[in-house]
Formats: sequence, C-alpha cells, structure tokens
Amino acid sequence: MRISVIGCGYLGAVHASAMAELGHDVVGIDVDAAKIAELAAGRAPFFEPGLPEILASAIATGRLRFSTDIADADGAEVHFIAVGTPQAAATNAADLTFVDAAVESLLPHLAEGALVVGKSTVPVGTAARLAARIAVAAPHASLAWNPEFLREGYAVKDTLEPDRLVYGVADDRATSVLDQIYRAAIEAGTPRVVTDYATAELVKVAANAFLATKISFINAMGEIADATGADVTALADAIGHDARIGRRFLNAGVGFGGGCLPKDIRAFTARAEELGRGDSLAFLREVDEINLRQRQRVADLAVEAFGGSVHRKRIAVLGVTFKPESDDVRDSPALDVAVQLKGLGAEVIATDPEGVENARRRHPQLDYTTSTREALRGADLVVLVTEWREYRNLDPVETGRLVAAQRIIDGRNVLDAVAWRAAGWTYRGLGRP
Ligand SMILES: NC(=O)C1=CN([C@@H]2O[C@H](COP(=O)(O)OP(=O)(O)OC[C@H]3O[C@@H](n4cnc5c(N)ncnc54)[C@H](O)[C@@H]3O)[C@@H](O)[C@H]2O)C=CC1
Ligand SMILES: O=C(O)[C@H]1O[C@H](OP(=O)(O)OP(=O)(O)OC[C@H]2O[C@@H](n3ccc(=O)[nH]c3=O)[C@H](O)[C@@H]2O)[C@H](O)[C@@H](O)[C@@H]1O
Repeated sequence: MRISVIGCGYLGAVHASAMAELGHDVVGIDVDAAKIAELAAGRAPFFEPGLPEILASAIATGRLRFSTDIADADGAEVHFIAVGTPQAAATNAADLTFVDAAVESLLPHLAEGALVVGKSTVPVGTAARLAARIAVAAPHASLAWNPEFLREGYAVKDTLEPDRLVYGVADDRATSVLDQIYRAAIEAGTPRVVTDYATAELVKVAANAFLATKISFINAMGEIADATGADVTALADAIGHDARIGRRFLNAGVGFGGGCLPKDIRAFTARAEELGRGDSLAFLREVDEINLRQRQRVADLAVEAFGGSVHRKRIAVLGVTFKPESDDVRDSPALDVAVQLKGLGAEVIATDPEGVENARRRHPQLDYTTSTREALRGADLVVLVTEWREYRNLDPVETGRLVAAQRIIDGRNVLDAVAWRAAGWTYRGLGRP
C-alpha cells in the first residue's frame, strides 16, 4: 500500500521504516529538516537498536523516502499521524498543537477514500473531534485510531511483532485497510482488538497508567522496606511468582521517566478532570508523586553519604538516559538526579554510552564524559541511575581502584550488594538492606 507517516521521531521513523520493510511504499514526513536529511541519507537520527539496519535496507529497495513537504503525502492511501503530544507548558494536559497541525496540513492532500490513522497518544475524545473535522473538510476521507505500544530500545521488534493490534474505527472499511497493512502480524496470530475511537484511545493511556502504577507500587513497597530493613527485591521476586501479579515492571529504583509514562499519566488525569471524573484517576497523582520521590531519595542518600553536604564532592553519575538501550533523556530520572546534585554544590561528572549529547543540550551546566573509567576516576561517590549492561557488569574490585572513596548508590538495585560490600564498598540500594 502507499503510506505516509507524518512525524518521524522515535515512533514515526521506526514505523515508516518497518512499514517499508513489510513491503509498503512509504514516505516519511517531518517539519524538522535536519532529522529528515539524516533519515533520507539512511542514518538514524537517534539511537534505536535495529533501526539503522531496516532504514538502510528499506531505502535501498526504493520503498522508503523522506520529505519535509506535506505535498509528498499526496496519493497515499493511508496517512499515519505520529507527531508528538508532549505535556503542555502550563498544565498537566497533553499539547495537541502538533496533532492538529499535522491533520490540518494533510487535509488538502487526502485522496478519494484515503484513511488517516492516528498513532500518537491522545486524550480520549480527540479522534471523534478530528473525524468531525475531516468529515467537513475532506468528506471523501476517513479516520481510524491505532495506538502504538512499542518500547524504546525494542521499537523495531515491537513494531514488526506487536503484542496486539488495536483499531479504533468508525466503519468496517477502515478495519480491512488496517488488516492489509498489518497482514504479516495478523497471519502470525497477533491478537487484534477492533473497537470504537474512545476505547482505542483509552486502551493506550490505560496501559501506560497500569505500567506506571505497577512501578510506583513496588517503589512504595521499597519505601516501607527501607523503614523496616526488608528487601524489596526479594519481595518483588516473591509476589512476582504469582502469575496474576507477574515479575515484570516490578523493579524498584529511581523510578520511571521518558517521553511517555510521566506525561501520559498526567494528561490522563487532566482529561478525567475535564470529564468530571477526576476522582476516578486521583490515584495517578499519587503514582506520580511516589515516582518523583524516588529521584529525591537518591539525591538524599548522596547527601547522607557525606553526613549532610555534597558540596565540592566529586560524584560520578552512571547513566543519563531514562532507561538503557535508548539515547532519550526526556524526563529522565537519572539526569534529574545529576542536576539536583550539581545544584547542591557537587562536582558532578555524568556518563552514558548513548545519551551524553542529548543530555548536554538540555543541561550544559553538567560535566560529561562517554568514558566510564574517566567518570569513576577520583570519585568520592558513584551513583548508578541507568542500568546499562556496562554498569551492571562493573567489577567492584577493579572499580574500587579507580575511585577516591568506595561509596556507591545503586539507584536501580542491579548490583550484587554482597559482592560490592565484600570488596570494601559502602553500598546503598533503594528498599534494600
Ligand atoms: N517514543 C515512544 O516510545 C512512543 C511514543 N508514542 C507516542 O507517539 C507520539 C510521538 O512520540 P515520539 O515519536 O516519541 O515523539 P518525537 O518528539 O520523537 O517525534 C515527534 C516528531 O513529530 C514532528 N512533528 C511535529 N509537528 C509536525 C507536523 N505538523 N508535521 C510533521 N511532523 C511534525 C517533530 O518534528 C518530531 O520529529 C506521542 O504521542 C507519543 O506519546 C507512543 C508509543 C511509543
Ligand atoms: O507510550 C509509550 O511511549 C511507551 O511507554 C513505555 O515504553 P518506554 O517509555 O519506551 O519504556 P519502558 O520500558 O516502559 O520504561 C519506562 C520507564 O520505567 C522504568 N521502569 C521500568 C520497569 C521497572 O520495573 N521499573 C522501572 O523503573 C524505566 O527505567 C523507564 O524509566 C511502554 O512500556 C510502552 O508500551 C509504550 O508504548
């Protein structure tokens, strides 16, 4: 099928490449000329494992092009909307400016029978509003909402082999068009839920709200464990054996960040309030607060480690991205901790295998290095906040030779506390004795 993908960020660039990989004829469109120049040259503008390979192979087939000109969407049968929906500047609500602008810009280019397919995460009610707009301005076209569940770091696999497909549609034709697009996944037995717009929009935010709640739940248990000498990791293992609970997303630590979970739970809460159902999602405020407390807790542990002040202490912060296998620093707990410590007067040296460039752009006041050894050398304290494999595999004895003082805070509870203590380190985890 002929497809356009409007918005080529973490979601859209992967989606465009994956659709071409599946055999469709795709044009990716973005207003960011630098991003489009990179993509058109076959280079991924951000770190995402597997993307460079499918990008290059799809471009080589001639089935994938990139453009800054919305007119290049002309003639496509399906137009995916994959632009950002960040938190609005002054409120918790989602900023829909980009979605609205993308749909407006598409209207003159919609061919007879074209299907606009929303992938961006939006507040419930957005699809119905946009469908009404399309019905007036381009009545020969229609709309579906097809939320995306990919995880950064696994985006290519998640796009090609999704857990499930969700279609929010107003008619059967939209379902059959989406079935053609996702034929390979459907033939592989991927569950598919066909529903209305509102349910499809809600499925997406409900899924992220559930994941965020699961993480904050275990972090709340971690706070209680801290107060009682219990071990939250053993607790998570034990409750995780119950198949109804499950062990995934029960890793206590510095908490969740990124371009999605934090802003999605806030936007969901804001939307519920607009709908007069604020009470139903009041618990998500608590989920947010528990989450933000973990960042504070790591900073507090650092201060505690020096008996009350980090002033002029050299602190190595391992990790700046919101999670490993990504260069994304949006709402990163790791970067937040580094900035807090710097603000308290510490000499922070932050390191990350992929995120330094993005972090430096946001927080130029910090010192960065891409070398773990350089970060560790002479440190009075080491703070592990993003669990890249390289940091998980650090050898406590060898690391001990690099630092000035053997103090470590394991903000992700991924190190072997016994081994680190045996090597002479003062080890602190979160919710672990
Ligand atoms: N990043 C992720 O892992 C996932 C993101 N989502 C959702 O997908 C949406 C996009 O997220 P990301 O890709 O992370 O954001 P992003 O910020 O990386 O990408 C958005 C892109 O849209 C472009 N854009 C903005 N206005 C435009 C316009 N009028 N026309 C063309 N391009 C325009 C921007 O230049 C940018 O490149 C959000 O709603 C997000 O919640 C959903 C699932 C996964
Ligand atoms: O809507 C989105 O954009 C996406 O948001 C998340 O994906 P992502 O943000 O890429 O990352 P996750 O793997 O979900 O991790 C989110 C955050 O939670 C943290 N986390 C995760 C798991 C855990 O047990 N503990 C924990 O603190 C991670 O470190 C990270 O900061 C969802 O997992 C995706 O399904 C969804 O599509």
